[in-house]
This record gives sequence, structure tokens and C-alpha cells, in this order.
Amino acid sequence: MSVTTTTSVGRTILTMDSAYGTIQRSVSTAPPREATREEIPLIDVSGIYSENIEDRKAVATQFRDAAINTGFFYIKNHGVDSELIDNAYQNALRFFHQPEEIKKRISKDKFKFFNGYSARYTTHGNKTESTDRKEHIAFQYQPELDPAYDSLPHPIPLSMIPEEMHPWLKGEPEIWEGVSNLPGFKEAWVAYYRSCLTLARSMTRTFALALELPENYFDDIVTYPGADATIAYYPGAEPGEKVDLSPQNVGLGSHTDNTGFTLLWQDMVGGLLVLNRKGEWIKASPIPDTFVVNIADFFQRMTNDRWVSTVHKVEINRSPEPRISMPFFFGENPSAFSRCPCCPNAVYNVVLGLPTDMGALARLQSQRYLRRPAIMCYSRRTCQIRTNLLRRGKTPIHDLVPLVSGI
Ligand SMILES: O=C(O)CCC(=O)C(=O)O
Ligand SMILES: [Fe+2]
Repeated sequence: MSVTTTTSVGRTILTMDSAYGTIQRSVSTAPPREATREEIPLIDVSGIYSENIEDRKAVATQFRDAAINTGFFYIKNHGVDSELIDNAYQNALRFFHQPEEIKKRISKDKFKFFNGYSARYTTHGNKTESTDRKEHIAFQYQPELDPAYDSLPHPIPLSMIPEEMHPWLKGEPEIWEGVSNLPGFKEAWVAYYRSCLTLARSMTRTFALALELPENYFDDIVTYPGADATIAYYPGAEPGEKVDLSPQNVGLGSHTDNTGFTLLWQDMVGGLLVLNRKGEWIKASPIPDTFVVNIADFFQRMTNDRWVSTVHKVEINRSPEPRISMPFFFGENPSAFSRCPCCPNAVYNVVLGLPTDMGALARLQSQRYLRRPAIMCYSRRTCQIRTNLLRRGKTPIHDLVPLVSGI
């Protein structure tokens, strides 16, 4: 006798804060499944280093397609040395495996600006889910670590840095004193960070090509970029621990990233989930020697929603092994006015009296004042790209995403 089991897959509403204010998504309650390579493609980016513009454009086309489809992709042959990554990873484990009181020498409470260590369950990525079962160290951009300024004296005299950047220099070098008990930690992390910065700047040129803009379109607004990075540690299940596997119990709550794009290195443990256009959770499972790249809120805004800043989260770590990930968040100079490449004359937020620069947006978000869109291009409705897409019979992305409310 055969028994047929019918499972009913329902939908639920997921709410979160983003650079667009509070947004919601209609989400399937089906368990996460593996992503297909169409949903999260694997892009060979060696062409971005080619002398031949056609090779660079070929990568750009793949970036554009991925940015429009799911907003997530893997990159391989990215040029970041694998030994250097492994060294950063090993040093990350060394740090997190120390006693709590040692880690707290660089507690975030000791710093003014989002630098330092956050203990597990002290962050809350999404208020409708559990606190995050994660620890992390955050580092803000410091020009001294930027390979572009290697030829300047270090520390770099303020007079050599453009004045509009001064309020946005949020690196706090005291963090290194707090990890001096781990010889080699700083060197390992800085080497990794510098490589990510170089890669991200190159990719910004590819993203410009992807928008059919001159390759150097963003160059002068990524000189002192929003280039902040974290090392995250998701503890493994303790022996005998009964891990609560309900979807509300998370490693990191559902969110969108708020800069331009994110480069994420992850170890082989897995746990990153991505909400696809149909509102299904799909797994961005680890692929050796790759980074995961995702489009973030500012790129979505800057492209007038043509590219999608995709909701993602990290499920609870059910393996006995801890998971390490190293996300690197990249955006334009915080002092830079956002440009809408598709309506070059658009001035963001002027009509609404809302902030026009990335830094002000970040401040608003950190103060949690953000309950309405913080970035808005006044000519969004008539945006060239939307118009072109419609003319070509393609629906703009946001008309496809199951967006319940928000923008
Ligand atoms: O750890 C991960 O895989 C994702 C981290 C992330 O999404 C974030 O820090 O914004
Ligand atoms: Fe994220």
C-alpha cells in the first residue's frame, strides 16, 4: 500500500530595515534548497585583468545578468592569493578560540565607530528573528591600509587627505594593540583586506561597464571608499546540544547589505541562504576558491532598482565545526553624492529633503531612525533604464520580486 503525504507550502511575510526604510518580502515556508547555477552563477573573472576590453566587457555582461536576476553570484580566478586567504582564516580561528575576556580587549564598546568585537547573541540582524548566534570583529576603512596610498608617509598626515573625507575617517588603529597577543594576526588580516580592496576597485570598473558606462565612471568616488570588513564566527553545535532548527533561530538575521556590493569569503561549512525572486530560500553553498558577491542597497538605488539588493541570512550552524566568513562591504566614498547612472541629472533626495550622501545614510541607519526610504531619485518613475527595459518588453526587477510594500 502506498501512502501519499501532502505537504502544504505556505507563505509568510518577512519584514526588515534597509536603505529603503522598512521593507517586506513574501517568503515561501519551504525548506531551503540548493541554488541552481542559473540562480547563483559562477563567474570566471580572470577577464577583468585582461588588456583586451572585449574580455573585460564579457565579464561585465555576466555581472549585469547576475545583478538583474538574483543579485548574487560566485567569482573564481579573482586574483586573491589562496595562501593569503588561508592565513587570514587560520588567524581568525586563533582569535575566536581565545577566552571571552581576551576577545573583549577589543570589545566594540571600547570604540567610537563600529570597530571591534561583538560577542555572540549581542547583535540582532533582524528583529523578527532570534539574536544572531555569531561573533564578529568589525574593521572600518583606514587610508593607511589602502594600497593606493602606500607611497605616502604613514600615518598619513590629515593635510594629505581631502577635507570632505575627514569626518568619515572611522578606522581606529588602537584595535591592533588589543590583538598584539596574537603575533601575525594583524599582518594576516591586513594582507587579506588590502587584496579585497584592490579586487573591489577593479570590480567597480566592471560594474561600470555592466551599466554601459565608461569604465572609469566610479573611479573618482572610490578613492576613500566605504570599505568596511568583518570576520564572522558562527559557533558549531556543542556536543549533546539540541540545536533549535526553527527558521526563526538564526546565525545572522535576514537583511540586505547597505553599500554598493559585498565580497564574501566563506569556509566549507555552509549556511548562507539567499531569497530568490520567487521568495524561496536557496543555499549559497561553499565553492572552493571563490568569493560570493552580492549587490547591496546603494547599487540597487543607483541603478534605479534595475539591480537587486537581495535579502539573505545565515541559518543556524548545525555542524559541530565553527563557521568562518569574511565579508568585505564596498561602496563609494561616504562623502560622495549618489549618482544615478541612468538619469545623470537626477539629484537624490533633494525634493524629499533626505540625505544625499552615503555617510549620512549610514548614520541614519546606525541610529535606527530609518523608517522610510533614505535614498530616492526624484526622477525614478521616468528613469531611462526603466523606460528602456519596458520598451524592450522586460519588466523592471521590482515588479517581479514579491515585494509586499516598501518602495
Ligand atoms: O556570513 C555570511 O555568510 C553572511 C554575512 C553577511 O551577510 C553580512 O555580514 O552582511
Ligand atoms: Fe549581508
